[in-house]
Amino acid sequence: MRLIVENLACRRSGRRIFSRLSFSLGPGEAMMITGRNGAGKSSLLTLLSGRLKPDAGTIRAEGIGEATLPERLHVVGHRDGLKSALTASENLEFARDLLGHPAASPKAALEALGLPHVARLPVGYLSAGQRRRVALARLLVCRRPLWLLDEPTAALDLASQGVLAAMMGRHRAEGGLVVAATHQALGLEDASELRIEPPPPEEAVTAEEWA
Ligand SMILES: Nc1ncnc2c1ncn2[C@@H]1O[C@H](COP(=O)(O)OP(=O)(O)OP(=O)(O)O)[C@@H](O)[C@H]1O
Repeated sequence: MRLIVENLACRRSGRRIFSRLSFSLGPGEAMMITGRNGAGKSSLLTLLSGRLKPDAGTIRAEGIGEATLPERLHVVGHRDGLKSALTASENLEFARDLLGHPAASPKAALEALGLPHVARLPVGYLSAGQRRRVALARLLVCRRPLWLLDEPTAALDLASQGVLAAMMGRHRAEGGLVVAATHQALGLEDASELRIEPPPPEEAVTAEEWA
């Protein structure tokens, strides 16, 4: 698939966060979104995921047939979205059945993330890094071409960062796309960088815009 973004603008609570962002990403390509705290990295991922409407501009995908863009992407965000009372395995089975590929194996996904020993533990008992790895394992059972990752290395030790880098490399080798908001290097070879800069000053926000 190809992701095409043109002249995108984002406004939150009446304040312009960024404007005029354009980029295109094709099979096997990766892009890092960088910028200071509050620049709008997570907001851009939320726009791409379809959970926030752009203030201006367009987001579209080519090569996805009848599917919609949200059906072809998977987000790993700050909130891991895991169900604490379910085991790691059950969380992955749930994700696979709801969003993923019937042939995907939760067991293999947990092994890929180095977590076979926690498969039967409720996720509520796991450490922050272990939970993050279960959230990343969901990428493997959902098998969607576009990965949207928000600070994916948060809470990961060095070994797990290496596992994630290898996982992203395999995904790209199979034609997948990766867009990652990050403050640190992720081991994404030949990735492009989109740095979000503060917008130029604008006139005071009007009451209508706040409404
Ligand atoms: N749900 C929301 N409603 C209103 N404003 C929001 C919301 N979420 C974020 N914002 C605002 O949008 C701006 C951009 O936030 P965002 O989280 O996208 O930045 P970021 O670049 O990801 O920051 P960080 O590096 O700290 O994670 C901030 O000023 C923030 O206060």
